[in-house]
Amino acid sequence: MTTTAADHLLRADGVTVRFGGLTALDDVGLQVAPGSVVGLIGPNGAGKTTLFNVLSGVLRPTAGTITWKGAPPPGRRPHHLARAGIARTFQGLNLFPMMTVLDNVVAGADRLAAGGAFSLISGLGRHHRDERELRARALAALEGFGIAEHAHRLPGTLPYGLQKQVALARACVGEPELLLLDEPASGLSGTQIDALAEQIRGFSRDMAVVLVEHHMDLVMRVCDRIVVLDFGRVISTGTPEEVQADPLVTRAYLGASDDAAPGHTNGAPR
Ligand SMILES: Nc1ncnc2c1ncn2[C@@H]1O[C@H](COP(=O)(O)OP(=O)(O)OP(=O)(O)O)[C@@H](O)[C@H]1O
Repeated sequence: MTTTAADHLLRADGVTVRFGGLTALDDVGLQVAPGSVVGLIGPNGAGKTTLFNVLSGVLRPTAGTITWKGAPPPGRRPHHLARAGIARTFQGLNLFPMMTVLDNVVAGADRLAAGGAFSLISGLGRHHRDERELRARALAALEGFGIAEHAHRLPGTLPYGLQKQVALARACVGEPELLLLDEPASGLSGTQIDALAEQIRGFSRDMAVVLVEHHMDLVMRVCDRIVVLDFGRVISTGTPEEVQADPLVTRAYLGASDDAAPGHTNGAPR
């Protein structure tokens, strides 16, 4: 089957990023189809975070293009991307510590608010109907994640696993078409990772997901396609089975520690 630009929500073509004399990404291409889960893996220093930062608009590539639904992204600031339907989570959670769980999630609903969610939270430019609707949506999102009972607590008073759920609820409440997840399994227990795998597969009913993750078992369970980076280049792309069978991938991980390799729970493909 031939594919067209319209088949992909997000495309990266020829993306190169240089930091001084270091080439962190070299001519990288990637496509994300609607409703698919795409994993970005590779040994330490391979360029995963750099690519994630380019895709999420944090970093402008030295060369190459990103297209969103066949056109240039509508802006590079996070709120431009959020309004276009691209949401992300952060390795460090990035929750607002002095705002309640509910207000944190309302902040994620920005693209649904006429005046912006911050105007609602701050009371500046407040629209009562918007406020009611957004709070109801945020509460529904918290219910969907099973954490509504914590709506009025500060995030820092919750266990880490629940804080991660708040961050996910904040990313999902704006009903994005693409969710970028930065190491969502880090710091979680095995049981929590099992639950996360179910959630990610559930997300893909409504949105595409791009996942940077060291936890190989999770990547292999949830991804439709995997892009493997090594020294800034794409060395393999395919289904989890294809990537695990690719000798280039095995070789790339040979220099990595055992538990960083994809056949291992926390590392490289088998
Ligand atoms: N801001 C920066 N300035 C200079 N070099 C950088 C910068 N960010 C990343 N690098 C370098 O670019 C390369 C790719 O780094 P990146 O963090 O993207 O890799 P990674 O695959 O995410 O690694 P890890 O799995 O260890 O997080 C590395 O050599 C890193 O040292």
